[in-house]
Amino acid sequence: MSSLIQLENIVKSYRSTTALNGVDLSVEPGITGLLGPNGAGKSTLIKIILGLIRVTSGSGEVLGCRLYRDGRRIRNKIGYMPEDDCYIPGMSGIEVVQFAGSLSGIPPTEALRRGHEILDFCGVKQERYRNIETYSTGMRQKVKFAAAIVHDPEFLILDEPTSGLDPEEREALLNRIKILSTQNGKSVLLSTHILPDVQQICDRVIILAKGQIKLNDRLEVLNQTVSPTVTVRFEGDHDSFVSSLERARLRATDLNRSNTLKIEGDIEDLTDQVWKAASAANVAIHSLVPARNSLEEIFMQTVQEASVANS
Ligand SMILES: Nc1ncnc2c1ncn2[C@@H]1O[C@H](COP(=O)(O)OP(=O)(O)OP(=O)(O)O)[C@@H](O)[C@H]1O
Repeated sequence: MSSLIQLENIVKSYRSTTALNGVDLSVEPGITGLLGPNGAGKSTLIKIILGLIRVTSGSGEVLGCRLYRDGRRIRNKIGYMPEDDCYIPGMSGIEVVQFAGSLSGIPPTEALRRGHEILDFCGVKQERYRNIETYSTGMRQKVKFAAAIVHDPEFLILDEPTSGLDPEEREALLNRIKILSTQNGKSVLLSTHILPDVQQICDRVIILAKGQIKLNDRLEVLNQTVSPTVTVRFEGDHDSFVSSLERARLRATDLNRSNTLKIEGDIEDLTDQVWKAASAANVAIHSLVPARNSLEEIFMQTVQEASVANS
């Protein structure tokens, strides 16, 4: 499968801050989630892909164009929905979307026609004629989304598109993204720190933390359930407990916390067996929590590592 975006050893420094530190990245067709805690470098990466800022070092191609040098061509091929609001005060919703179309070179009448079509798709009704400053957050997000797709780009970059939306609006927006991908063949880079958004619609996931790619894989691979696993915090003799677990054919791994074990076993009644092993070893269990799936685990770990590094 040919990559839509290919970046090699990208470094981006802002004076004393290194925002991206040796990023090698390929983005394949489909919907890709870009996950990362605050300050991970997601916005910097997006600006580099769009050709809005220069890299300190490294090279790459975006949709067959050279990074930065072909910035204008790249931006014509990409629909970008920024995280922050960006509209001209005094305009109505339809004017905002028409204006976005005109900026991409679509003649005004055609931009107006497409604007109406896209706002229908986005569920904006008569409110489209109202001044955008009177809109709710959800309505502004819809118009921002419409403005990003009005020129029918082949690739969409959506920065925190569901932020501030209520559950119903969030569901509707995620559905629209999915439709654009499955029925209209668009590829999407969805930047977010909301894990369930990625789990709901993405084909692939990239995790960025502290300016480095920690993971780039297909979601179905990451979601494959491994053996049933629980995390157990206990009080009592560690070695007796581990021996007792081994006698019950359960695998125990020490986590980097005192008296906490990750316990795996290919059996359905894992929890019962752990309680029995604890009782046999005269150990008291403080907590027994089913393990998260691997994506959640990896994401939590990267967030924790990043927050430890920043504290
Ligand atoms: N123009 C700038 N000048 C100086 N430092 C910057 C600039 N832009 C970003 N940074 C720093 O670079 C690092 C990465 O920032 P970036 O905005 O790319 O992260 P992010 O993952 O998008 O975070 P968030 O989710 O909070 O927006 C941060 O430490 C940030 O403070």
